[in-house]
Amino acid sequence: MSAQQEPENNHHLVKSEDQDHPANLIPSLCAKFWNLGWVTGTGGGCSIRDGDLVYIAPSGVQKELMKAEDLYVLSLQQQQPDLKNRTYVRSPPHGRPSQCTPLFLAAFTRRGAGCCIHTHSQWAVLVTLLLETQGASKLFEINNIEQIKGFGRGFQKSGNLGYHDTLRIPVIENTAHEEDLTEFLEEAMDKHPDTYAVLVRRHGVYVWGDNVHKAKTMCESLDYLFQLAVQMRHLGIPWLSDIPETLPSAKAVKQ
Ligand SMILES: CSC[C@@H](O)[C@@H](O)C(=O)COP(=O)(O)O
Ligand SMILES: [Zn+2]
Repeated sequence: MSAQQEPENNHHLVKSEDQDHPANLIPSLCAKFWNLGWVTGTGGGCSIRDGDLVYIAPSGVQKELMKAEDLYVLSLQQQQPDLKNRTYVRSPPHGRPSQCTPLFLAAFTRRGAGCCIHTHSQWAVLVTLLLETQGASKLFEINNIEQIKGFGRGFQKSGNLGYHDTLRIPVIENTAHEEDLTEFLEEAMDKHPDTYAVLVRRHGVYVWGDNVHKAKTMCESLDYLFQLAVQMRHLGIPWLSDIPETLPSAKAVKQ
């Protein structure tokens, strides 16, 4: 992967007083995610697309400590169609871009996402381990939990899932190198076109959304559901339940 630099290195792309500018948002979000245990020990991260420009963190750095000037910027238009041999319109003087870059790009180019978050949350990892005990199941499914309503219905669909809907998150196997996950993530996207997340066994989760707000909301909702699912399994409560959509009202039950 090459990280070619423009002569002037386009430093202005990561310099803004606006706290909502992607170059400021990525460091501030990662600092918050670190407190949730999502990006500890340099693992995990976050990328934002603003139109044609994609903002990417450096690889192997403490994500909660990075600054706007540490970020790479890539123009989607300037890439080869296969998105390999990537070139950058802005690079910091040292280091290399995140190994998660091709996975983030899959969310931006295949789903039109505006933000993609990768966490190493222990709850996500535990869910994949629990599924592993069920014949290496490739799908996490849960229903009848209020927080499911935090999820969009799917790609190019409006509205959110309802309380009685089943949330399904595909699981892919981990690979020795992050980049090698890309083809499996893309396969999972093709097989589950409406999903906004893909779990990576014994590794973590990728979550994307149309914008930062939606990606963050779904990532938080998912982490809540993963944590709940682990506790439910501990208590012997199944993740899928058969609650009818029309329960008798409390008044009718009383009579
Ligand atoms: C703790 S190392 C984790 C990495 O191998 C990878 O899984 C990861 O999530 C972060 O990669 P990075 O290249 O530092 O952005
Ligand atoms: Zn990772």
